[in-house]
Amino acid sequence: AVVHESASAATAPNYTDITANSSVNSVAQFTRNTSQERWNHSIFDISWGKLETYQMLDKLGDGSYSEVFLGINKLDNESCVVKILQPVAMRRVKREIKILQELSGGPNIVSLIDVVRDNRNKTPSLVFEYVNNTNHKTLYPQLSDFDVRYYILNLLKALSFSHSKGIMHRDIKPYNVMIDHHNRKLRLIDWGLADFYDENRAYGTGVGSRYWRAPELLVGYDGYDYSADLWSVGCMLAGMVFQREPFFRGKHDDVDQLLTIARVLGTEGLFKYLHEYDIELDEAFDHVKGWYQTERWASFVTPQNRHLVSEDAIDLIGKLLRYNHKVSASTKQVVIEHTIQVDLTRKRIDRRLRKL
Ligand SMILES: Brc1nc2nc[nH]c2c(Br)c1Br
Repeated sequence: AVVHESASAATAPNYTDITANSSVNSVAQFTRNTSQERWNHSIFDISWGKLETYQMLDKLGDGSYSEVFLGINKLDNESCVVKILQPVAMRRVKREIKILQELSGGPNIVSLIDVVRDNRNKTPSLVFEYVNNTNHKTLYPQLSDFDVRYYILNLLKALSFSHSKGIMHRDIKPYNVMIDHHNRKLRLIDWGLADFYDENRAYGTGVGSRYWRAPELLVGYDGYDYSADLWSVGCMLAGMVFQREPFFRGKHDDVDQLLTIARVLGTEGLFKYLHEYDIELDEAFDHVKGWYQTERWASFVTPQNRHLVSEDAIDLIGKLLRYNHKVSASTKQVVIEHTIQVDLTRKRIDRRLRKL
């Protein structure tokens, strides 16, 4: 790999080499790389592509530690997405690349095409397949009952694969689920907060995005596992079925987010859960002593969302949105059950279409 690194550094006609254009510089660059790279052991096994292969076009969005652009590969004119990471993200980018490589080829996992580096500022960029995504605020109101089942099933397939590889995504939300509705293609993106699950490890609970964060994260329980992802899927499914996005919209902090959840799931279940896991709510939660009953899911049905509500949608929501993450079904179990529902629905639709 060292030879490879020096070879690419010496031969890659990037901006630094062209302007410097001196052997001393490329040797210095090699030396700097080796000493710097020795520290990032895993960067050794990356064969860096060339940033100038890609032409940046529109900016698509801002990630946690990155800017994301629509790009064109100049060699084959293929569209792509270039995620330029901030230098601070160096440590995390190794983990993100390792996870993307580990999940490469999995169902509905976004494909990492290339890893390039701007030799001027050492900032790495990740190049992904392009997905012609429609913003969820526009798309979700257009989805039929079957579409919602189909896309949730495909999201669960991506998660089931990731969990089977021992990887938690930890930031499931509509912004990280790219959907090309015309081609009925879904891709789970932004594995920047993902991590490998280890039952003996405690994890940071400040991960994810508030509206989709599981109760265990909100109360600071650091022994969480894959089921934190399933809570987030539950929030997405409830948001899509009841046409209320986000479904749990806390106002300003984790306490308020937990209150918003308790208004639906009830406080009885919350205090039972906290007691069971001996989780002490810090003093900030003291005013949570209000009392909320458990709402019936049917109470969220409106004339606008009635066409999306069904027994099995509510059944699946009930399975995913539970305080007690330890009793929530495993991802694989949920996928199997949900697959059956989707297939049955497809058969019902086919039968109806044949009668027309
Ligand atoms: Br990866 C990836 N990140 C994105 N951020 C905004 N749009 C994005 C798309 Br499309 C992809 Br693909």
